[in-house]
Amino acid sequence: MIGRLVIVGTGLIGGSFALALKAAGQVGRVAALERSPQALARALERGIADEACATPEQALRGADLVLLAAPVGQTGALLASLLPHLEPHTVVTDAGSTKCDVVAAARAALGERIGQFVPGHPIAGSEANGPDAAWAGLYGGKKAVLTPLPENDPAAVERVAGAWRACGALVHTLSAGDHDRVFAAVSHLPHLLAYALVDDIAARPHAGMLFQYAASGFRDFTRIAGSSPEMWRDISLANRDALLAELDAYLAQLNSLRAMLAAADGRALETVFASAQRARQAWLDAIEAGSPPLPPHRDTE
Ligand SMILES: NC(=O)c1ccc[n+]([C@@H]2O[C@H](COP(=O)([O-])OP(=O)(O)OC[C@H]3O[C@@H](n4cnc5c(N)ncnc54)[C@H](O)[C@@H]3O)[C@@H](O)[C@H]2O)c1
Ligand SMILES: O=C(O)C(=O)C[C@]1(C(=O)O)C=C[C@@H](O)C=C1
Repeated sequence: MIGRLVIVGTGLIGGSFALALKAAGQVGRVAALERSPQALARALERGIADEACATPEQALRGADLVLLAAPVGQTGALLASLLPHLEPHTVVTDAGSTKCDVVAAARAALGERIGQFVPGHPIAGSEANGPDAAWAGLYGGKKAVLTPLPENDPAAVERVAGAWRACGALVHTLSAGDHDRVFAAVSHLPHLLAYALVDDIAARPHAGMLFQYAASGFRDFTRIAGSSPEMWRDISLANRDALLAELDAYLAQLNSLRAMLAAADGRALETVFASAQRARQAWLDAIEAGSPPLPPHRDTE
């Protein structure tokens, strides 16, 4: 049970966390720190937050748990603004889609108080953003990855893990490095590709005609290009090295497919397509079966 929860950024992710904990009866009072007055007003109207705070000082008084749910590029500045008001018992966590940059920013901002910061990332979301997109069921049956630090007290990690479990999530543990390499491949690269395709089509002289006939295949492939540009700018830059490596691997795959196509090598194309189809089906089956958490481990470096 969390007596006082502070949500910094009451959009899809922060708002859904507050609503899920409220629905589970696991939170007393939710205080909000929000950059946008419109978002703050909607968060109050929707019952995401009980209290709008004008300053970190007001928000942090008596706080048990703080969730940072703003774009990852703001992590350092936000933590620096919280630090002077951070009470000894308060645990701070985040929902950022990248972890190495978040940990580095947290270390720089919090210094010797770093043990109070437990990095996290819910593996659930959508292309919709803002408080109106938030809902209590977002995390049900989904994973929440924690990348705990050597300085974290196990009780602090458990406070964060317990909150995600109360939201219905399955808690996994990864090192920050493993986290960023994995999500570069299966989340950050697909977003870059979707934005690239839509931008490319939109720039063609006959874009209107192309969009007129684009149907469900195009819709499925590009759904995530409807996501927040600010958020994805921050994620792309924060995980730049891993994302560049994934982009290079993908370009090599595209070049290989291009060569097969140029050679009219139908057998080679079908082999790649069949292998991808099998891998996708196995992934869907595993998701439905509920994949178990990996054993916890930390970076060795
Ligand atoms: N959208 C997803 O699918 C998803 C999934 C998992 C994690 N995340 C991560 O969660 C975080 C939030 O994403 P979201 O989808 O909820 O975005 P969102 O746009 O719905 O919400 C972010 C909110 O943060 C507010 N904000 C921005 N800067 C702020 C600041 N300095 N102080 C206070 N409030 C501020 C914005 O006004 C907005 O209301 C991001 O770090 C993102 O990487 C997103
Ligand atoms: O469903 C979507 O729209 C998402 O993009 C969710 C998604 C992803 O699967 O890539 C996006 C970013 C995250 O950090 C976690 C989840």
